Amino acid sequence: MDKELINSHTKIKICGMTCEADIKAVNTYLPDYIGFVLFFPKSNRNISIEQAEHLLEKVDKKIRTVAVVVSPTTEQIRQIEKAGFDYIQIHGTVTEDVYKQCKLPILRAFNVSDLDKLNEYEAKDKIKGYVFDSKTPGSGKTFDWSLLDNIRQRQKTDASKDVSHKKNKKMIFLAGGIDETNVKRAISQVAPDVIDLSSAVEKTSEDGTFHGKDPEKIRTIVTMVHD
Ligand SMILES: O=C(O)c1ccccc1N[C@@H]1O[C@H](COP(=O)(O)O)[C@@H](O)[C@H]1O
Repeated sequence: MDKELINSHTKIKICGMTCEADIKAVNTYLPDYIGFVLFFPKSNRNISIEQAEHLLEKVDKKIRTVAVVVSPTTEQIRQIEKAGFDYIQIHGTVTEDVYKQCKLPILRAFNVSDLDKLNEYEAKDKIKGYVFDSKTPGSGKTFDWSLLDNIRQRQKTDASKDVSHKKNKKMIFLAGGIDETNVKRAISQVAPDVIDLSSAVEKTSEDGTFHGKDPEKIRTIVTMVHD
């Protein structure tokens, strides 16, 4: 473990807000970022843009809000900007048109199979961060964090170079199956700027029915990251 890479102010993003009870829980425990899955009906966390607009009005101003989308269209980008999000997190494809039109800071998501595409994004100013996730986003599954060793090391080397490198430094979000049993190891091994999770703070009954977020689980993990 490289001590210099350890970020002593690790932040946390809780993803998959679906209802007012979720917003009440995050307003109480204050993670740094929260995510809303949009335009992706395959996810049981998917909500409409109208629902998101309604929930956004209730979010504590200390929390940054992230619209989470997969291969968005330019029209979806327009609706997301109008709704008043702080960031957009893009999985899947980012077309040239989407990149050009987007005015929000972008968090570019990668799954383990496409890490080689990272170089494409290094010089792109609107990309403010990378989200490293497992193969299926939101599945609660982890991946081999050692795949990120070179990326973290390169960031550190670039940041010590010139002003343009520093300006282009991307935030690192680590996602994929992080929970209270592995979060401390994730922070010491990967030293992400932000720990990003969803599944670990949810209530699911034995028959697999989804019941949204569990406030007590949110409290536990936010405290573990911020302490
Ligand atoms: O949560 C989803 O259903 C989802 C759908 C489409 C794109 C991203 C999605 N979630 C992202 O997955 C991680 C959290 O993963 P985990 O549940 O903790 O394993 C986070 O980045 C979400 O934004």
